Amino acid sequence: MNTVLQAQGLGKRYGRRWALTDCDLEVPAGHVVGLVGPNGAGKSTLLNLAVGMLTPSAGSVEVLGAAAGTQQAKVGYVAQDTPTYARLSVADHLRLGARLNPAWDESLAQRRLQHLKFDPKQRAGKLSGGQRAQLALTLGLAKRPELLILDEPVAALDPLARREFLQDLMEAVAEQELSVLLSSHLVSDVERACDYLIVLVDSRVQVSGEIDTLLATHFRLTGPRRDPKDLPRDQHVVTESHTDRQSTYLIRTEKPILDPAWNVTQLTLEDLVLAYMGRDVQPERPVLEVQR
Ligand SMILES: Nc1ncnc2c1ncn2[C@@H]1O[C@H](COP(=O)(O)OP(=O)(O)OP(=O)(O)O)[C@@H](O)[C@H]1O
Repeated sequence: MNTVLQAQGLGKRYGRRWALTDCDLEVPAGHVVGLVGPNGAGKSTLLNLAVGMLTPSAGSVEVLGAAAGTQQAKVGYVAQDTPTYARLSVADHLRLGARLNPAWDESLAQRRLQHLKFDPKQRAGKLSGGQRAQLALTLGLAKRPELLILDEPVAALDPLARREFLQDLMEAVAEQELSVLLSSHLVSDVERACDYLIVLVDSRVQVSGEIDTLLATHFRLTGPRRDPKDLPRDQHVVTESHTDRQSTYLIRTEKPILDPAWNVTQLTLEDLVLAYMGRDVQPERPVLEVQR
């Protein structure tokens, strides 16, 4: 299995505060990975560590099998503020991209910007926020990287542009050997474009794995009140709530649920993400990782 991102005990500290803690990940190639979590969870910190713009305070991170930051030609990165050069024109940006990137795909860049009706002479400083994001994303795609890392790539785009961009990404992954790691606040974007999920809350990875596998192994159980210690050992409780007579558990298990007392329902991706985002963070819990 080729791994695009491998982190072991990865951590980053600013002063006394840990922005990322004990991060263990092994993300296989060929996926569109959605990194979700609330504001301040540590998403940008993880992405910046992956591109080598930050150095770890603990642990290690490898990207495409080598130390982070050492394979810049193979890794595309579009930061959260979609950096462009205000005084350079759109065409200048493409020229710069062509000069700096050995695998530059000029026709992809031209096609995309024509479709978006960009004026090549327009200075980047005169573009709207959404247009600047589109320009930065086009540069990222035309670089033809093996791994494209995008920090909230669609935040500035209108809903239609968002949908089209995510569609473009999925097509690029299907057509070329591209893996994508993108952060987003929106589960709907992740649902549309991603097939692999990482949920990060309070600087810790709460769950990661292929979305199909995660959905096939998480369930909501509703039934007569029951203490968590009375659940089978293979049923890991993610969240629980109780009334006097009834218990509701959100559990992860790889085994069939045989107890007829439970009403068992499957989760949507949103249920799953919100469960991990909403639960009390318990550092002593093992990180749940579902692997292929
Ligand atoms: N340069 C810095 N100096 C000090 N603290 C920082 C720095 N950068 C980030 N942090 C802190 O680290 C934590 C994680 O920040 P990070 O930007 O990684 O979160 P995020 O999940 O990307 O948030 P958002 O969704 O709001 O972009 C936050 O508490 C933030 O205040």
